Amino acid sequence: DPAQDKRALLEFLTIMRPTRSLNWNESSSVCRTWTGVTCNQDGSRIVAVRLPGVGLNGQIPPNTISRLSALRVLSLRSNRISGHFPADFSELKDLAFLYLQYNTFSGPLPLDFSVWKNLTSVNLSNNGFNGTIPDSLSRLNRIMSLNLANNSLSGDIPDLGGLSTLQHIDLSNNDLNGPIPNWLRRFPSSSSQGTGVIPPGDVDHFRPPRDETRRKPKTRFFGLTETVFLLIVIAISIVVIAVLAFVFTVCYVRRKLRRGGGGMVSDNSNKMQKKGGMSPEKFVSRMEDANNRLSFFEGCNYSFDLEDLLRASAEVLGKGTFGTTYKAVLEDATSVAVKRLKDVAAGKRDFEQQMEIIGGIKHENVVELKAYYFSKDEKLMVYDYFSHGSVASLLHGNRGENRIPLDWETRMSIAIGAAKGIARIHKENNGKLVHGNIKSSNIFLNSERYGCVSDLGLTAVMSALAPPISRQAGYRAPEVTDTRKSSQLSDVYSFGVVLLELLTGKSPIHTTAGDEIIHLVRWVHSVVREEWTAEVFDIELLRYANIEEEMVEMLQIAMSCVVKVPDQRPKMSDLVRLMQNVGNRRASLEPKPKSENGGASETSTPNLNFRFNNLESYAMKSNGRFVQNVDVIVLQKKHREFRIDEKSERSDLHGAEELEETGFRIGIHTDEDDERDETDMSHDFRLLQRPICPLLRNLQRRHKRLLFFSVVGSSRRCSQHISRRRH
Ligand SMILES: Nc1ncnc2c1ncn2[C@@H]1O[C@H](COP(=O)(O)OP(=O)(O)OP(=O)(O)O)[C@@H](O)[C@H]1O
Repeated sequence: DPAQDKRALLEFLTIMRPTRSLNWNESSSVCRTWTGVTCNQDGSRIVAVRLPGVGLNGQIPPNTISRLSALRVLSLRSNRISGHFPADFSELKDLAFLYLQYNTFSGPLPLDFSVWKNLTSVNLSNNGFNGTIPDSLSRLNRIMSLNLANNSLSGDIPDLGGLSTLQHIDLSNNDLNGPIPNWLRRFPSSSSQGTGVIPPGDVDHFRPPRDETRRKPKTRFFGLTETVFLLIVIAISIVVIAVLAFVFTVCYVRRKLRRGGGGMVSDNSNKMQKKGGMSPEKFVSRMEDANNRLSFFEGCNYSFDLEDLLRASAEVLGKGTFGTTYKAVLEDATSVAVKRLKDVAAGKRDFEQQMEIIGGIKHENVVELKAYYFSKDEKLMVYDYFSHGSVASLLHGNRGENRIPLDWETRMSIAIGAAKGIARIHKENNGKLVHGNIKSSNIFLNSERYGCVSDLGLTAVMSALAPPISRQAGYRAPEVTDTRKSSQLSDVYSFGVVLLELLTGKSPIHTTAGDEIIHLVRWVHSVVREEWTAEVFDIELLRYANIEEEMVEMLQIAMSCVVKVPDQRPKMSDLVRLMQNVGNRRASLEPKPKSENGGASETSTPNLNFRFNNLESYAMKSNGRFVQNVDVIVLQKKHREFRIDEKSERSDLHGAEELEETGFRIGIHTDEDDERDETDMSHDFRLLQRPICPLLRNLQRRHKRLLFFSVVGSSRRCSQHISRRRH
């Protein structure tokens, strides 16, 4: 912890006595737990303090905040801070974002702004600052936004025309003199829309001074006499008032109509929002009745309030089952994802209870809920924003030339991470919490590029499960479609679909060129059942060497998740173990390849068991079809006797009498009544790896249709002997 910085903040807190209690205390970690405080990466310094609307009172004590010499962001907006602009803020040399608006500061602005070379955004509006606007502002070479509106500043406007970075400026409602300088005319109100540090509107105008009597008008304005000038002003005012009245009436009527329609957001407004982002005015109007605050979770470093959120520029990310998600960019350039829920059935208490459960989950593979909001008309959930997009967009988005394919390593990490996250969720609430909406658009990549799941636990607070929109239908377990009730086992099914998506690169429901609708689970089943060919795997994966076995193992895992009968699906925690074994085995193989006659390592044993057993059960489940479709049978007999037989010797086979005469494939067959335990079987299985490789190679030479994944269960070394073949 940065001890010095911490002490400075504690001193600040003791004197300022905020009315909203902050969880700052000596014993807790400032970087990890203190509300509104952000540290740098190595935790050695505090770089941001954001305390908007926490009820800070009185003057900022000297030598407190100013000791945070690494500070980049300072937001003390919407408090009751009084006194002069703190002179010692000049010590904050790195300051880039300064927000002191909506306080009761008075006195002059600092004379020398040039001490803050990195200053990017300054908002000192809505205070009682007086005196002139300092010329030194013109030396802020990085300034992008300057808001000094609603103060009592007087005198001329300095020449800020040389500030090429300046994008927003608001000097309105001051006692400034003189004509609007030319450089200021390059700020049309439209230029601020949607880019968001300062809300649109009022950017390029001077409003009339608040106190006309304080102003000493000059006798000539733009060369006109005072009377003519006044007449023009009155005429313009009448026109402006008429326009405002018209706009107001239109808005009022539209709002009425919308309310009459019964829905919280009408289709029309949705369309509009989709095109142009969330309409801030509408959003605000729905909040009017609610003076509730955003509820932040313990340890959350954000400290913006509802008002900040409403003022942020917003962009629709997408409309999902439970509502619409926006990207909101706050005044300090922090981006958050805000989910606006629709059709919440739960009352305030139940909703809050569920949010507390969700927000209480802190796990590297679960997207943390940072805050929520509940009012009669509006329910919001706030998350970190993931700039790289979801797994869905990484897999299916940008199929053009610039596409960066998702490599196998990353797909494995996504799968393992997401499984861990879901397993963690399933432990919550006495092991009863259900995610309820697992799909690739709800999985993101965490900082280690592992999967991280979002959007959990909402089914419990929503009105009856919505009819699936087609995107979601492909993930729903069959029993959920029938009963409209999700469970942990239906989560496993949905996760299996995500695995299939990662393996095939195909969406759960997609159309072929001939407009035929393909259901991914059914398609994979049919390919595997009828051909067992490499066609199933994403073509992008074929460029990576030596991953066939892993792909097949993952395919088997995925298929075990999407079986129809819920009870036959594995548990999430088992899936984590199985998939880790797939990855671990590779990790243990890659640095030190095993000798030809060496056995599998300890870590690989359970994995071999799994694959072996899974193949066996697959053969049985499909009524021996797997066995029938092979050319070479690895025959396992009791008491560790093994034979590798070509189809000519099929009389030795148990249960495969119908072996077809065409095609050559390889399979594994075990005696059904073999009751040896798994350890024995894996041991045996290792033995049979040795002779199989050269045999496969020979077979491949002779029979062109030999397919690589028929080598399931053989050792990795076989891939050196057998090249991949596709139909
Ligand atoms: N925290 C986030 N960061 C970045 N993008 C996000 C975030 N949360 C959601 N999104 C994206 O926003 C879009 C809409 O998300 P939303 O969760 O509302 O719908 P969905 O995932 O398509 O469906 P559902 O509501 O069923 O989960 C999706 O593309 C999603 O990937």
